[in-house]
Parts: sequence; structure tokens; C-alpha cells
Amino acid sequence: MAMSMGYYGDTAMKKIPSGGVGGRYDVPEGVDIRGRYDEEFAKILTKDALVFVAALQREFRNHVKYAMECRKEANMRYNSGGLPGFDPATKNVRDGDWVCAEVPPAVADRRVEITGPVERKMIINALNSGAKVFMADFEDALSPTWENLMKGQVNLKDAVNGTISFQDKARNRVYKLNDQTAKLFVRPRGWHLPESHIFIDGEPAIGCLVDFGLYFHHNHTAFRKTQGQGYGPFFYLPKMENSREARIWNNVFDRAEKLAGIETGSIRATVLIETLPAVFQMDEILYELRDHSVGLNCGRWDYIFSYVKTFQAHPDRLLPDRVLVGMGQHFMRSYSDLLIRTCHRRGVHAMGGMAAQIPIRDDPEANEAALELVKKDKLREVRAGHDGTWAAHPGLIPAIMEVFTSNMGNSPNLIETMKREDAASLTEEDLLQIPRGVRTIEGLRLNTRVGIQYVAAWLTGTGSVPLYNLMEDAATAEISRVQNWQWLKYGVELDGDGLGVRVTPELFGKVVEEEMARIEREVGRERVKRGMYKEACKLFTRQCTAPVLDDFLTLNAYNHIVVHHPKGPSKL
Ligand SMILES: CC(=O)SCCNC(=O)CCNC(=O)[C@H](O)C(C)(C)COP(=O)(O)OP(=O)(O)OC[C@H]1O[C@@H](n2cnc3c(N)ncnc32)[C@H](O)[C@@H]1OP(=O)(O)O
Ligand SMILES: O=CC(=O)O
Ligand SMILES: [Mg+2]
Repeated sequence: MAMSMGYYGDTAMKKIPSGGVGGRYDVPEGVDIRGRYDEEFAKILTKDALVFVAALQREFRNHVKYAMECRKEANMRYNSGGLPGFDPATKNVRDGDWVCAEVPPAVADRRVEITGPVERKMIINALNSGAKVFMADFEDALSPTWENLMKGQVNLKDAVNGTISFQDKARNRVYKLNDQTAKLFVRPRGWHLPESHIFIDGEPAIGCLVDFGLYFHHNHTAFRKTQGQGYGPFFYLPKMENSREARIWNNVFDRAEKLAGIETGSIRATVLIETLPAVFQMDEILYELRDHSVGLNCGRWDYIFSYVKTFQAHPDRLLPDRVLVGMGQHFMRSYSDLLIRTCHRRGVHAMGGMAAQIPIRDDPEANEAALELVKKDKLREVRAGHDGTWAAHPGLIPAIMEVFTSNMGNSPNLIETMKREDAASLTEEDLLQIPRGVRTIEGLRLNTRVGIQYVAAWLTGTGSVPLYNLMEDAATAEISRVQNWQWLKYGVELDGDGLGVRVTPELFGKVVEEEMARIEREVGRERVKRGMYKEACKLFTRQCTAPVLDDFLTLNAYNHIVVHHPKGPSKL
């Protein structure tokens, strides 16, 4: 039997600190766990679970590698002037008269969904929040440290079993589940992210197969009984660019169902349309997943990021200030309208996206203004025909619920009543239209201030943070990064300031310096010293000034949070 080294490795015969352990994971042949050993984690990393994850990895790794190569090829086409568009080869799928499998009764009504990282207290709060669905996030909202990932799996298992609790000693408060809770969806990481604490046949595991595999293995039986009314588990699938990636997920689901001995179509997933190429593949994605689909979602923040990434070599398509790229822009409205039309035509939910505003506790007037913005955004969504939407914070749920409920009539969703045939005439030009607005030095400053603080949080294990009264996560931080990169690359004129200043490396260097000083004033010198702000600043600045745009902020930063035991930080 193969054994994997734990926290203290083979030579560690010394006293084991309390709370720590000197054990080893019992692993199958070819699997090597390089993350810290912990008795709780070992209940997740059982041999059976690892056999399952390894089977998925071995069956699908080459398909994933090929799909990632195809992404690169598509990028090269865009970088040589090509535009994404509808694929003539799959016209028959778009024109065909087919529908997805029926929506499971357990998730017919999804009018408000709360999202959040897989952190213990937040899971309980989210499940108790009054939302219809809770999307537990291993992706945009989570820094994928070994501790976060493994604790997240422990927390989800306890949540599905209904036994999760949390004691806040400082506040003398115990958190437990209510009788009625939101339905649980889990969002694994995107295809591009490795899990470098688990090696399979000598290479890092595919992150999302670890997230999916461990969660599915431990929870499918209980979930179908307690949560899914015979269906499930339910998933959200992020950042896909092409239907071939959806086909891999569909095959993963088929394989998982077979291995578990449950019916095809038990697992259900909502795909986030959050890359520009994917908006031209919505029918194709639903078609690939038609036995396992519960709709699509407008992942608006990554979508904006993807617009910049896709057009990184198109200086005629520069973005205005980040705050101006909202759902009112023609390309964003077109994307939401077409998504609704596509989903309803295929019999599934068309979910809205995340408004970034969160409650502002210490300023009632500003709080009221933020709430009004959220309500306006949600009203636009429900009137357009979205069947539900996302909330970033429990404090927003009553207002959002009210907006959706008072505009939906008595039905649990709008699938049959809002067909949006008018959106059938939307064209490639509509979906690609250049966003309008000005660029300002304050836009550059805000991107920099937010980007650095987000990366500093991420490097210390926090993947979603409140900054300047907005929710920031990996997707919103990506916009800040790529926008700075784009403005620097093309030396754009900051036309909103009336001064005709151009963004140069010198100007950016000065902005970084001044914004770091401002961050220090805001959060305090001590916190800057103790935190990872300097490292974050270096990393963010390097990414903004890189000659070639890095694919993902988090992929580039990942090496900083990989900790191999007992050897120390990874040198991958
Ligand atoms: C682009 C995208 O991908 S969007 C999806 C991914 N992003 C997310 O999921 C972000 C989710 N939201 C959050 O992480 C948080 O709301 C933040 C970081 C933005 C703000 O968090 P905080 O500053 O801690 O909020 P705040 O202090 O107001 O929290 C008040 C209470 O609400 C809870 N809470 C806040 N947000 C959430 C949430 N999303 N889910 C559950 N509970 C939450 C807190 O745990 C806290 O509970 P307590 O009173 O029992 O201690
Ligand atoms: O995942 C959601 C997004 O907006 O990005
Ligand atoms: Mg996203």
C-alpha cells in the first residue's frame, strides 16, 4: 500500500503538538498528498474518495489538456485580429428544437441565491439566510489554500448531514442550521487551476476534479435524501469558454453517476456564462449538458474581465473606468437578454448576476443609496426575464426577494412566461459592442488600490473582501488588473480628466507608490507590516506591467499559497 508523507514526514518522531498530528494519509497507488496532515482532513481524504478523484483525473486529464490548448489557439486567433462569434459548424444545434431535462422540483424556485466562500460560519448563515439557494464557492470567493479547501470540504459534509455548527466564543454565540434552509449548490474551481497539494501519477491534480470529486463522493447519498428530493448534488460551473469544456463536465457527471450507481441526470449544474467566447456557445453548452442542466447564469464580473482579455490585442476596444462598465452598456444588456432567451427556449433557468453593493453599516444614507442601486439592478433583471439572481450578503436578501416576488406573479420561475423571442435578433455586433465612457486617473488609482488590497487578502487566505463598500473577489480584482494592463500597454489618454494625461510606466509607478501610502493610512502601518501588502503590490504591479498578459491573476499568484509538507513552499 502506498503511504503519503504527512505534516512531519517519515523522520518526525518528535512530540506532536496538541491539535496537530503526525499521521499520514492512506492513499491509493499513484496518489501523493503533499498538504498538511490533519485528522479531520483524513476523513475527507479517505482512500475510497482518492480512488474516485484519481479515476476522474486519469479518465479526463487529456481531454482537459486538449481543451486548454484549444483556449490558447482561440486566443491566438483573437490576438491576430479575429473576433469571437457564432460557430457555423454548430448552427444545427442553435436552430434545433430540443429542450433540456425537466427542472428538478427542489430547485424550481431560485429567485434569490446567496453566494459565499466555504467558510463554516458563512455556510450556516447563508443556509439560514432566507435565500432559496446557497452557492458555496471554491472559486471566485475562495483563496484555494490547502486549509481553506479541506476545511471547506469538512464544512460542506457537515452541512449536508445537517450537523454543522459553529461556536463564536468571543461573542458567546452558537450557530446552527434552521429547520428550513437554502438548497446547496457547490462551485468547483475553473478547469485551468491545478491542485498542487495532491499529485496523481506525478502531476498536480486538476483542481475542479478534486473539489467536485471529494464533495460528490462524500455527499451524494445524503444530499439526494435531505436536500435534492431525489436529485443532486447541484453544482455551478465557472469560466468555460467553449462547449467542448461542457462536454467534459457532462462526461464527468455521467461517470460519477455510474460509479455511484445513481440515475443519469441526478447531478444538475448551472453554467456561468462569464467569458466572452462562451456567449456564442450558450445553446451548445446547454446541449452538451442537456441531461444535467439547470440553466445558465450571467457571471457579469468575469465576463467584463474576459472582454478585456479576449481583446487584449485590440487597441480599438479599450474599456472606460471600471465603475462605468455596468449592465446598462449595450454589450452587457445584449448578453443578459440573449441568455434569457436561450435558457427559456431550452426549458431551464436564466439566472441574473451579482450586484457588488453590500450593506454599509456606519452610514445610513450611503446604505440607503447602495440598497437602491441593488434594487434597481434586480428590477431590471426580473423585468428582463431572469428567473432569479445573486446576493452577496444576507442583509440584501429581503429587498431582492421583494423585487423578484412582486414581479414574478405566482409562478416559481419565468421559464414558460418570458420567452424573449425579441432577443433572437441580437447579433454578434450587439454582443461585442465597445463599452462607452471615459477614463480617469481616479479609475487607475481605484484599480490599483483595490487590486493590491485584494491580492494581499488572497495571499493570506481570504478570497472575498469588502473594499470601499463593495464586494471584491477574484473576478472583480481581475477587471482592475487587466484594465490597468490594457491602459498601460496602449498608453491610453485619460480623457475624463480634461488634462490629456497618458498612462505611462512612470505615471503608473507614481500611482502605485501613492496608493500604497494611502492604503497604509487607511489600514494602519502595523497591518501593512504584518500583512502581505508589499508582496501583493509587487505581484499586482508586475502583472499590470507584464509584456504579455497573464491568463489569470490567481494562477500566477497560486504558487505563493502552496505549502508542501514537510518541505515548505512549492517550487512548482
Ligand atoms: C463575482 C462573483 O463571483 S460573486 C460570487 C463570489 N463572491 C462572493 O460570494 C462574496 C460573498 N460575500 C462575502 O464574502 C461577504 O459578504 C463580504 C466579504 C463581501 C463582506 O463580508 P463582511 O464584511 O464580513 O460582512 P459583514 O461584517 O457585514 O457580515 C455580517 C454578517 O453577515 C454574514 N455574511 C456576510 N456575507 C455573507 C455571505 N455571503 N454568506 C453568508 N453570510 C454572510 C457574516 O458572516 C456576518 O455574520 P455574523 O453577524 O453572524 O457574524
Ligand atoms: O462568478 C461570477 C462573476 O460575475 O464572475
Ligand atoms: Mg466568476
